[in-house]
Amino acid sequence: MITVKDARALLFDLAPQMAEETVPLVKALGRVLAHDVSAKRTQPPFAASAMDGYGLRADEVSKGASFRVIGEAAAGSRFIGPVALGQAVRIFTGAPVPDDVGFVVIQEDVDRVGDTITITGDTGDNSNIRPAGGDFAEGQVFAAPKRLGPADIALLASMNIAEVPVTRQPDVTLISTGDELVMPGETPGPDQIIASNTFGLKALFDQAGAQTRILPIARDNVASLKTALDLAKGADLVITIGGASVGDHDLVAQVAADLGLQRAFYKVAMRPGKPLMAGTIDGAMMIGLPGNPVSAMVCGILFAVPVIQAMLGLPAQAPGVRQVELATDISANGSREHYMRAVVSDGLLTPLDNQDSSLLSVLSRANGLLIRPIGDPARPAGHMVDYIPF
Ligand SMILES: Nc1nc2c(c(=O)[nH]1)N[C@H]1C(S)=C(S)[C@@H](COP(=O)(O)OP(=O)(O)OC[C@H]3O[C@@H](n4cnc5c(N)ncnc54)[C@H](O)[C@@H]3O)O[C@H]1N2
Ligand code: MOO
Repeated sequence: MITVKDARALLFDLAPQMAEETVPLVKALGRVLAHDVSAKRTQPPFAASAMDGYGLRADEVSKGASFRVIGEAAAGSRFIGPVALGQAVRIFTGAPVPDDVGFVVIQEDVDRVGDTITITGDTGDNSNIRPAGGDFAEGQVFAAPKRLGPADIALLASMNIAEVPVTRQPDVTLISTGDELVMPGETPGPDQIIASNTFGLKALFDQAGAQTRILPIARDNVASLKTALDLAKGADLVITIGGASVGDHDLVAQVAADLGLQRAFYKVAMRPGKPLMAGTIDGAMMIGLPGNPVSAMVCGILFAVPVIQAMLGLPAQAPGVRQVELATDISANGSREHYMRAVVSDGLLTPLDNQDSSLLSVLSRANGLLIRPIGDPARPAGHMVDYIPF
């Protein structure tokens, strides 16, 4: 058995890098920027008014002073001409500020009669003028890699980058295995259950940026597993679920080996998720997840999601860990790293009572995984521990 850390390092070595493609801005949300891009323009491209009011020469601003309004500057149409002493320009938010204007007095601080204005309020020190390039200058670099969120999309649009270079989304193909499984919505026989892992994992992987396909359930026989692995050809990452342990019907390792699996490792010193396997098959990366639903999801969080992120060009790294105080005493851990389903609330972590790896209701209630290192002694309430939030 290898450690979680070593298993993850081996998985990163197997992970293929996705090629680059170009998508329009409206399709770029959640995609990973493939290479640096630079602003095609300066924003704002001119000094712009931040308020609706009157533009004046800066040294003339004082309460009680009067000015003659000689023209108007609006967003999209500038005022052309000089602004002399004693003159003002009606100006609106977003309008280019004329060269001679150094201050915009907001209209609330002004009385206007005909074409004459008088400053009635305390104008303060803020000139209400946004300098040219105050947001960014032409050529400013937007650095890759980065998963693009709504604010990034707005910034790229403002930089006039209409087409965005992103990494291709990996095709992740999921194969559930087991005679006992039927799809959600079907009517199970008396000895059957619903295949849940495929759906939880698809949600997890799609959220991480993959395009996840669910293949028909493979049955616990060699022919069916071979057919499923055949159907998975062309995927960037093939993930099997179940059939990974030592039972007579656990055939994934044997069938994959028959089909040429180059195995990188089998079995990890962790709980849940011990019978995890990985390698390459037909040029594609393959991960064999254990069938117990919580084991499959925990392995998805700890291994498959970081692999998908690395495939997308993001840094190859473990899920983020935070520190929190234990709410209760916990007993000593054994010889496998334990990822305990836990609830973190008000700065305190409580491990959930039943840690059986079949309990999706417990996983669904949890909002984090408490990490117990190998051989960690008993810990009292108040001790600081590491956990992975989700
Ligand atoms: N003698 C031993 N038995 C077991 C060991 C062991 O070391 N020695 N390891 C246990 C551990 S730990 C795990 S985890 C499981 C993993 O077993 P498999 O990967 O072979 O999974 P299956 O036997 O196919 O299924 C286990 C369990 O999960 C259910 N399952 C499977 N696929 C799905 C799915 N897609 N959706 C929902 N539920 C699924 C399946 O019905 C079983 O109940 O082995 C232990 N045994
Ligand atoms: O380690 Mo298994 O993955 O506990 O249930």
